[in-house]
Amino acid sequence: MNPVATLACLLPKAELHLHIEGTLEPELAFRLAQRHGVTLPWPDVEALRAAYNFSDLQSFLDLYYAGANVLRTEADFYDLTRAYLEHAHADNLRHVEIFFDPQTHTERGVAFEDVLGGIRRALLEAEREWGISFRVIMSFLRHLSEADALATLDEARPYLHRIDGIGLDSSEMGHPPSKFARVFAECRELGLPVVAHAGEEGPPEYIEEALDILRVKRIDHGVRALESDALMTRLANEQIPLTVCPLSNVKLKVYDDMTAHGLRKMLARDIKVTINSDDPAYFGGYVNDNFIACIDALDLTADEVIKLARNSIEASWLDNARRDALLAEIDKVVVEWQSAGQ
Ligand code: HPA
Ligand SMILES: [Zn+2]
Repeated sequence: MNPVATLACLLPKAELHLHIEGTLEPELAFRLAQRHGVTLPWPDVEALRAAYNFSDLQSFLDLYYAGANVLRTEADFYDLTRAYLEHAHADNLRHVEIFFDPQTHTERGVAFEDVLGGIRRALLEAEREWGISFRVIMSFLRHLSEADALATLDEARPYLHRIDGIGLDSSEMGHPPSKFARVFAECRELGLPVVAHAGEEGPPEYIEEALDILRVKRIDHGVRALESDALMTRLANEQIPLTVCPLSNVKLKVYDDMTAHGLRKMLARDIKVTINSDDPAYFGGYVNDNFIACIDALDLTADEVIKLARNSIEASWLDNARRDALLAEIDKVVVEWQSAGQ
């Protein structure tokens, strides 16, 4: 393997942009369908995997919501999250901040308690077993109304001590951040940190709205900032982290191929970018796969890869003590890698 790719795989890292529903591998989807006596609209695993051929965000979301239909019980959410954390552990992730979409499940009659309970049971287990720390981010679906988001926040009130922050995802075009101004204000008043998907398919103005109206401190995706020099300068000056998802961007045709990806240009402008997997079961890989794809296509240097790993820790919501400990672990791995002859 390219020595820079080896380094990327060895480095301790955090993942900050991961939809737990997007970690549903076809094999598990069929196992859960069988568990519940449900028939999926595909004959087998191969046929489902072959359907992962997307033209844009919406074509993916249609499949993603269809797949989520097999997630019904606390045990299903536990199994889903446990399977993701096995990949996280194998990729040397030491901290994860994961989204869940309650509206996708409560609309189908699944209890909020079962969704959050199953996810957290697996996270607590991985923290004990592998030392992976975590945060859980409740995400509102932006294709639904703000009134729906406010109702979801009300439903979440008994569980807010187990929810670490708020996000905004689903179909971006036509659903600007400003649509959710009131519900985000209420979340901020509750003391919850807020993030939002912006500038994945939507224009740079959506990123500005997320910053100025929703007052997010971190942007999910944000790659269309590259179209506005003024916004690029602002993101660098304010050190606003962007949780970039390279394989996702290529799969959803934000870029024609990985060589066209803007990640390296953003690093060169001193923007605090991180590498994440988004929906790894659908987009062809987990965090290390994303690093390797970028290293191969963009010829990232060892220094750039180290910077990306450090950014993932610095952009997280970890307390200072653990943040410093993980940054020190990165330094240690770099020294070992260098003394091994690189
Ligand atoms: O990449 C994404 N964008 C918007 N919504 C989503 N929900 C899951 N993945 C995504
Ligand atoms: Zn996403």
